[in-house]
Amino acid sequence: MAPAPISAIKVGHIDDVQELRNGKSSHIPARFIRDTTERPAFDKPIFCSDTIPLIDLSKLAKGSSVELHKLMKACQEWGFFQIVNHGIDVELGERIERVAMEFFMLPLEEKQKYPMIPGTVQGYGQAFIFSEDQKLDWCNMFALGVIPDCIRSPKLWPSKPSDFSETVETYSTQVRELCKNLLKHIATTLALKENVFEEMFGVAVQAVRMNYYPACPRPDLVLGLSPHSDGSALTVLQQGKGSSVGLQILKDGKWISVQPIPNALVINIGDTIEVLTNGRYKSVEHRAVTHKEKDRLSIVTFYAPSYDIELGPMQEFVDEKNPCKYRTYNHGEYSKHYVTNKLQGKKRLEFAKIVN
Ligand SMILES: O=C(O)CCC(=O)C(=O)O
Ligand SMILES: [Fe+2]
Repeated sequence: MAPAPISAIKVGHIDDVQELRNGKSSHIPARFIRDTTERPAFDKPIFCSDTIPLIDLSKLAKGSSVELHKLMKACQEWGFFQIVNHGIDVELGERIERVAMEFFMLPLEEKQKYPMIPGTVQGYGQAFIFSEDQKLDWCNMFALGVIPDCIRSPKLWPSKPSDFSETVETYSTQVRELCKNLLKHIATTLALKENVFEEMFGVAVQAVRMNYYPACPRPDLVLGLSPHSDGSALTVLQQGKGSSVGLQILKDGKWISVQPIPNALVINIGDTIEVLTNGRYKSVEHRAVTHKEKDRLSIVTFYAPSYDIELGPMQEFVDEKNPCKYRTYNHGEYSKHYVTNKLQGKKRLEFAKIVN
Protein backbone atom coordinates (compact mmCIF):
# COMPACT_ATOMS: atom_id res chain seq x y z
CA MET A 1 0.00 0.00 0.00
CA ALA A 2 1.35 3.45 -0.84
CA PRO A 3 2.22 5.51 2.26
CA ALA A 4 -0.36 8.15 3.19
CA PRO A 5 0.72 11.64 2.11
CA ILE A 6 2.31 13.37 5.09
CA SER A 7 -0.18 16.24 4.97
CA ALA A 8 -3.05 13.77 5.44
CA ILE A 9 -1.56 12.30 8.62
CA LYS A 10 -3.30 13.32 11.83
CA VAL A 11 -0.81 14.36 14.51
CA GLY A 12 -3.36 15.80 16.96
CA HIS A 13 -2.72 18.71 19.30
CA ILE A 14 0.94 19.43 20.01
CA ASP A 15 1.65 21.61 23.05
CA ASP A 16 4.52 24.03 22.69
CA VAL A 17 6.93 23.13 25.50
CA GLN A 18 8.09 26.69 26.08
CA GLU A 19 4.49 27.77 26.57
CA LEU A 20 3.98 24.87 28.99
CA ARG A 21 7.07 25.94 30.86
CA ASN A 22 5.98 29.59 30.96
CA GLY A 23 2.66 28.46 32.41
CA LYS A 24 4.67 27.36 35.48
CA SER A 25 2.34 24.42 36.08
CA SER A 26 4.11 21.23 37.05
CA HIS A 27 1.53 19.16 35.17
CA ILE A 28 3.06 17.22 32.27
CA PRO A 29 0.57 16.47 29.47
CA ALA A 30 0.21 12.73 28.88
CA ARG A 31 1.67 12.88 25.39
CA PHE A 32 5.07 13.77 26.84
CA ILE A 33 5.15 11.02 29.45
CA ARG A 34 7.29 8.11 28.30
CA ASP A 35 6.71 4.44 28.92
CA THR A 36 8.70 3.29 31.94
CA THR A 37 11.27 1.49 29.79
CA GLU A 38 12.09 4.69 27.92
CA ARG A 39 12.38 7.07 30.86
CA PRO A 40 15.79 8.43 31.80
CA ALA A 41 17.02 6.71 34.97
CA PHE A 42 17.75 9.68 37.23
CA ASP A 43 17.44 7.47 40.30
CA LYS A 44 20.52 5.50 39.28
CA PRO A 45 23.77 7.46 39.20
CA ILE A 46 24.31 8.69 35.66
CA PHE A 47 27.58 7.38 34.42
CA CYS A 48 29.27 10.66 33.49
CA SER A 49 32.20 9.60 31.46
CA ASP A 50 35.15 11.75 30.71
CA THR A 51 36.41 8.97 28.52
CA ILE A 52 34.52 10.08 25.43
CA PRO A 53 37.56 10.82 23.30
CA LEU A 54 38.80 14.36 22.93
CA ILE A 55 40.66 15.11 19.72
CA ASP A 56 42.87 18.11 19.10
CA LEU A 57 42.41 19.14 15.48
CA SER A 58 45.51 21.32 15.47
CA LYS A 59 47.57 18.20 16.19
CA LEU A 60 45.89 16.36 13.33
CA ALA A 61 46.65 19.31 11.04
CA LYS A 62 50.33 18.99 12.01
CA GLY A 63 50.25 15.33 11.03
CA SER A 64 50.39 13.80 14.54
CA SER A 65 50.16 10.04 14.18
CA VAL A 66 49.25 9.72 17.89
CA GLU A 67 46.22 11.99 17.36
CA LEU A 68 45.27 10.14 14.16
CA HIS A 69 45.32 6.89 16.08
CA LYS A 70 43.10 8.46 18.75
CA LEU A 71 40.70 9.56 16.01
CA MET A 72 40.62 6.04 14.56
CA LYS A 73 39.84 4.53 17.98
CA ALA A 74 37.21 7.23 18.59
CA CYS A 75 35.43 6.41 15.32
CA GLN A 76 35.72 2.66 15.79
CA GLU A 77 34.90 2.32 19.48
CA TRP A 78 32.68 5.33 20.16
CA GLY A 79 31.25 6.89 16.98
CA PHE A 80 31.23 10.06 19.11
CA PHE A 81 34.04 12.37 20.14
CA GLN A 82 34.70 15.97 21.07
CA ILE A 83 37.13 18.24 19.25
CA VAL A 84 39.11 21.31 20.28
CA ASN A 85 41.14 23.75 18.17
CA HIS A 86 38.59 23.12 15.41
CA GLY A 87 38.91 26.47 13.66
CA ILE A 88 35.40 27.82 14.33
CA ASP A 89 35.79 31.35 15.72
CA VAL A 90 34.87 31.48 19.40
CA GLU A 91 33.00 34.75 18.83
CA LEU A 92 30.99 33.15 16.00
CA GLY A 93 30.12 30.21 18.22
CA GLU A 94 28.81 32.64 20.84
CA ARG A 95 26.92 34.61 18.20
CA ILE A 96 25.06 31.58 16.82
CA GLU A 97 23.97 30.69 20.35
CA ARG A 98 22.78 34.23 20.95
CA VAL A 99 20.69 34.47 17.75
CA ALA A 100 19.24 31.00 18.36
CA MET A 101 18.19 31.97 21.90
CA GLU A 102 16.79 35.29 20.71
CA PHE A 103 14.72 33.41 18.15
CA PHE A 104 13.40 30.89 20.68
CA MET A 105 12.51 33.70 23.09
CA LEU A 106 10.28 35.45 20.51
CA PRO A 107 6.52 35.31 21.15
CA LEU A 108 4.94 32.09 19.90
CA GLU A 109 2.96 33.92 17.16
CA GLU A 110 6.22 35.23 15.72
CA LYS A 111 7.87 31.79 15.70
CA GLN A 112 4.76 30.22 14.23
CA LYS A 113 5.31 32.30 11.09
CA TYR A 114 7.92 29.62 10.31
CA PRO A 115 6.01 26.39 10.97
CA MET A 116 7.67 22.99 10.69
CA ILE A 117 7.01 21.75 7.14
CA PRO A 118 5.86 18.12 7.42
CA GLY A 119 8.10 15.66 5.64
CA THR A 120 11.05 18.04 5.36
CA VAL A 121 12.03 18.66 9.01
CA GLN A 122 12.44 22.36 8.38
CA GLY A 123 10.93 25.21 10.38
CA TYR A 124 9.85 25.65 13.98
CA GLY A 125 8.11 23.05 16.11
CA GLN A 126 8.21 19.33 16.74
CA ALA A 127 9.64 17.17 13.98
CA PHE A 128 9.17 13.46 13.29
CA ILE A 129 5.59 13.35 14.61
CA PHE A 130 3.41 11.21 12.40
CA SER A 131 0.53 9.99 14.55
CA GLU A 132 -1.70 11.05 17.41
CA ASP A 133 -0.49 8.26 19.69
CA GLN A 134 3.20 9.07 19.31
CA LYS A 135 5.08 10.49 22.31
CA LEU A 136 6.30 14.07 22.05
CA ASP A 137 9.78 15.34 22.82
CA TRP A 138 10.32 18.06 25.44
CA CYS A 139 12.00 20.21 22.83
CA ASN A 140 11.43 22.98 20.36
CA MET A 141 13.34 22.66 17.15
CA PHE A 142 14.12 25.17 14.50
CA ALA A 143 15.68 23.62 11.43
CA LEU A 144 16.86 25.03 8.12
CA GLY A 145 18.28 23.57 4.93
CA VAL A 146 21.42 25.53 4.07
CA ILE A 147 23.13 23.91 1.02
CA PRO A 148 22.32 23.33 -1.82
CA ASP A 149 19.81 26.01 -2.83
CA CYS A 150 17.16 23.42 -3.68
CA ILE A 151 16.79 22.48 0.01
CA ARG A 152 16.53 26.08 1.18
CA SER A 153 13.14 27.44 2.02
CA PRO A 154 13.79 31.21 2.04
CA LYS A 155 10.38 31.80 3.63
CA LEU A 156 11.59 29.96 6.74
CA TRP A 157 14.62 32.15 7.36
CA PRO A 158 13.44 34.45 10.15
CA SER A 159 13.66 38.23 9.99
CA LYS A 160 14.13 38.40 13.78
CA PRO A 161 16.67 38.72 15.24
CA SER A 162 17.98 40.87 12.39
CA ASP A 163 21.41 39.19 12.27
CA PHE A 164 20.02 35.64 12.40
CA SER A 165 20.45 34.76 8.71
CA GLU A 166 23.86 36.34 8.30
CA THR A 167 25.09 34.52 11.41
CA VAL A 168 23.77 31.13 10.25
CA GLU A 169 25.43 31.66 6.84
CA THR A 170 28.83 32.57 8.31
CA TYR A 171 28.69 29.79 10.88
CA SER A 172 27.65 27.24 8.27
CA THR A 173 30.53 28.26 5.97
CA GLN A 174 33.03 27.60 8.76
CA VAL A 175 31.36 24.33 9.84
CA ARG A 176 31.40 23.14 6.22
CA GLU A 177 35.18 23.57 6.07
CA LEU A 178 35.45 21.72 9.36
CA CYS A 179 33.40 18.80 8.03
CA LYS A 180 35.54 18.55 4.89
CA ASN A 181 38.64 18.64 7.03
CA LEU A 182 37.36 15.99 9.44
CA LEU A 183 36.32 13.71 6.59
CA LYS A 184 39.86 13.91 5.20
CA HIS A 185 41.29 12.78 8.52
CA ILE A 186 38.65 10.08 8.86
CA ALA A 187 39.52 8.82 5.36
CA THR A 188 43.17 8.70 6.40
CA THR A 189 42.31 6.58 9.46
CA LEU A 190 40.66 4.13 7.06
CA ALA A 191 43.72 4.02 4.78
CA LEU A 192 41.69 5.71 2.04
CA LYS A 193 42.70 8.61 -0.21
CA GLU A 194 42.07 11.77 1.83
CA ASN A 195 39.70 13.32 -0.73
CA VAL A 196 37.65 10.18 -1.25
CA PHE A 197 34.53 11.39 0.56
CA GLU A 198 34.62 14.88 -0.87
CA GLU A 199 34.90 13.49 -4.39
CA MET A 200 32.14 10.97 -3.74
CA PHE A 201 29.68 13.35 -2.04
CA GLY A 202 29.30 15.95 -4.85
CA VAL A 203 27.84 19.20 -3.50
CA ALA A 204 27.27 17.99 0.04
CA VAL A 205 23.92 18.66 1.70
CA GLN A 206 24.13 20.78 4.84
CA ALA A 207 21.34 21.55 7.27
CA VAL A 208 21.29 23.17 10.68
CA ARG A 209 18.98 22.39 13.56
CA MET A 210 18.66 24.39 16.74
CA ASN A 211 17.21 22.42 19.63
CA TYR A 212 15.89 24.26 22.65
CA TYR A 213 15.00 22.21 25.72
CA PRO A 214 13.24 24.28 28.39
CA ALA A 215 13.67 23.15 31.99
CA CYS A 216 11.12 20.46 32.78
CA PRO A 217 9.41 19.98 36.17
CA ARG A 218 9.61 16.17 35.73
CA PRO A 219 12.79 15.31 33.79
CA ASP A 220 12.38 11.73 35.02
CA LEU A 221 9.21 11.26 32.95
CA VAL A 222 10.11 12.82 29.61
CA LEU A 223 12.80 12.83 26.95
CA GLY A 224 14.22 15.97 25.36
CA LEU A 225 14.83 14.09 22.12
CA SER A 226 13.97 10.49 21.32
CA PRO A 227 16.79 7.98 20.73
CA HIS A 228 18.04 7.98 17.14
CA SER A 229 21.09 7.84 14.96
CA ASP A 230 21.74 10.65 12.47
CA GLY A 231 21.21 10.06 8.75
CA SER A 232 24.16 12.30 7.88
CA ALA A 233 27.76 11.39 7.13
CA LEU A 234 28.94 13.57 10.02
CA THR A 235 27.15 15.68 12.60
CA VAL A 236 28.69 18.65 14.37
CA LEU A 237 26.98 19.54 17.64
CA GLN A 238 27.58 22.64 19.71
CA GLN A 239 26.28 22.51 23.26
CA GLY A 240 25.17 25.96 24.41
CA LYS A 241 27.33 27.64 27.03
CA GLY A 242 25.83 27.32 30.49
CA SER A 243 23.39 24.66 29.29
CA SER A 244 22.61 21.68 31.45
CA VAL A 245 24.13 18.30 30.61
CA GLY A 246 21.64 16.67 28.26
CA LEU A 247 23.15 14.68 25.40
CA GLN A 248 23.48 10.96 26.08
CA ILE A 249 24.92 8.24 23.90
CA LEU A 250 24.22 4.54 24.06
CA LYS A 251 27.42 2.62 24.73
CA ASP A 252 27.44 -1.08 25.59
CA GLY A 253 23.76 -0.88 26.50
CA LYS A 254 24.22 2.09 28.89
CA TRP A 255 23.29 5.72 28.41
CA ILE A 256 26.35 7.91 28.92
CA SER A 257 26.14 11.69 29.35
CA VAL A 258 28.39 13.84 27.20
CA GLN A 259 29.91 16.50 29.45
CA PRO A 260 30.14 19.85 27.70
CA ILE A 261 33.73 21.10 27.42
CA PRO A 262 34.09 24.87 26.90
CA ASN A 263 34.64 25.69 23.21
CA ALA A 264 34.69 22.03 22.19
CA LEU A 265 32.34 20.60 19.57
CA VAL A 266 30.79 17.15 19.63
CA ILE A 267 31.20 15.11 16.44
CA ASN A 268 29.34 11.97 15.59
CA ILE A 269 29.42 9.45 12.79
CA GLY A 270 26.14 9.23 10.87
CA ASP A 271 24.44 6.39 9.02
CA THR A 272 26.17 7.30 5.71
CA ILE A 273 29.66 6.55 7.06
CA GLU A 274 28.37 3.34 8.65
CA VAL A 275 27.10 2.16 5.26
CA LEU A 276 30.18 3.29 3.30
CA THR A 277 32.53 1.52 5.72
CA ASN A 278 30.27 -1.56 5.82
CA GLY A 279 29.86 -1.07 9.57
CA ARG A 280 33.53 -0.57 10.50
CA TYR A 281 32.59 2.88 11.83
CA LYS A 282 29.08 2.88 13.24
CA SER A 283 26.51 5.58 13.77
CA VAL A 284 25.61 5.59 17.44
CA GLU A 285 22.23 5.91 19.04
CA HIS A 286 21.84 9.06 21.11
CA ARG A 287 19.11 11.06 22.84
CA ALA A 288 18.66 14.18 24.94
CA VAL A 289 17.33 14.40 28.47
CA THR A 290 16.02 17.49 30.23
CA HIS A 291 16.80 19.22 33.53
CA LYS A 292 14.55 20.35 36.34
CA GLU A 293 15.86 23.90 36.60
CA LYS A 294 18.10 24.59 33.65
CA ASP A 295 17.26 24.94 30.00
CA ARG A 296 19.54 23.75 27.24
CA LEU A 297 20.42 24.73 23.70
CA SER A 298 22.20 22.73 21.03
CA ILE A 299 23.15 23.84 17.54
CA VAL A 300 23.49 20.86 15.25
CA THR A 301 24.87 20.72 11.71
CA PHE A 302 24.22 17.71 9.50
CA TYR A 303 26.63 17.11 6.62
CA ALA A 304 25.67 14.51 4.04
CA PRO A 305 26.23 13.52 0.41
CA SER A 306 24.30 15.17 -2.41
CA TYR A 307 20.84 13.62 -2.83
CA ASP A 308 21.60 12.23 -6.30
CA ILE A 309 24.48 10.04 -5.04
CA GLU A 310 24.17 6.25 -5.00
CA LEU A 311 25.64 4.84 -1.79
CA GLY A 312 26.68 1.41 -0.64
CA PRO A 313 29.60 -0.21 1.16
CA MET A 314 32.94 0.63 -0.44
CA GLN A 315 34.73 -2.39 -1.82
CA GLU A 316 37.67 -1.77 0.55
CA PHE A 317 35.44 -2.91 3.43
CA VAL A 318 33.87 -5.97 1.90
CA ASP A 319 35.57 -9.36 1.83
CA GLU A 320 34.92 -12.95 2.86
CA LYS A 321 35.20 -12.13 6.56
CA ASN A 322 33.12 -8.97 6.16
CA PRO A 323 30.23 -9.71 3.83
CA CYS A 324 28.30 -6.79 2.44
CA LYS A 325 25.80 -5.66 5.11
CA TYR A 326 24.00 -2.89 3.21
CA ARG A 327 22.51 -2.58 -0.22
CA THR A 328 23.26 0.27 -2.59
CA TYR A 329 20.64 3.00 -2.50
CA ASN A 330 20.05 6.55 -3.54
CA HIS A 331 20.93 8.98 -0.76
CA GLY A 332 17.99 11.27 -1.61
CA GLU A 333 15.64 8.34 -1.10
CA TYR A 334 17.26 7.54 2.23
CA SER A 335 16.96 11.14 3.35
CA LYS A 336 13.28 11.10 2.44
CA HIS A 337 12.82 7.85 4.33
CA TYR A 338 14.67 9.39 7.29
CA VAL A 339 12.54 12.51 7.60
CA THR A 340 9.24 10.71 7.06
CA ASN A 341 9.74 8.13 9.80
CA LYS A 342 9.71 8.63 13.53
CA LEU A 343 12.84 8.70 15.68
CA GLN A 344 13.25 5.17 16.92
CA GLY A 345 16.81 4.17 17.66
CA LYS A 346 18.61 2.91 14.56
CA LYS A 347 15.46 1.50 13.00
CA ARG A 348 15.61 3.75 9.97
CA LEU A 349 18.91 2.23 8.87
CA GLU A 350 17.04 -1.01 8.25
CA PHE A 351 16.14 0.71 4.98
CA ALA A 352 19.64 -0.19 3.78
CA LYS A 353 20.33 -3.43 5.66
CA ILE A 354 20.70 -6.65 3.77
CA VAL A 355 18.62 -9.25 5.58
CA ASN A 356 20.01 -12.76 5.32
O1 LIG B 1 20.60 18.27 21.64
C1 LIG B 1 21.34 17.30 21.59
O2 LIG B 1 22.30 17.18 22.32
C2 LIG B 1 21.06 16.20 20.60
C3 LIG B 1 20.59 16.71 19.27
C4 LIG B 1 20.53 15.66 18.21
O3 LIG B 1 20.89 14.54 18.41
C5 LIG B 1 20.00 16.01 16.88
O4 LIG B 1 19.53 17.14 16.68
O5 LIG B 1 20.07 15.11 15.99
FE1 LIG C 1 21.15 13.44 16.53
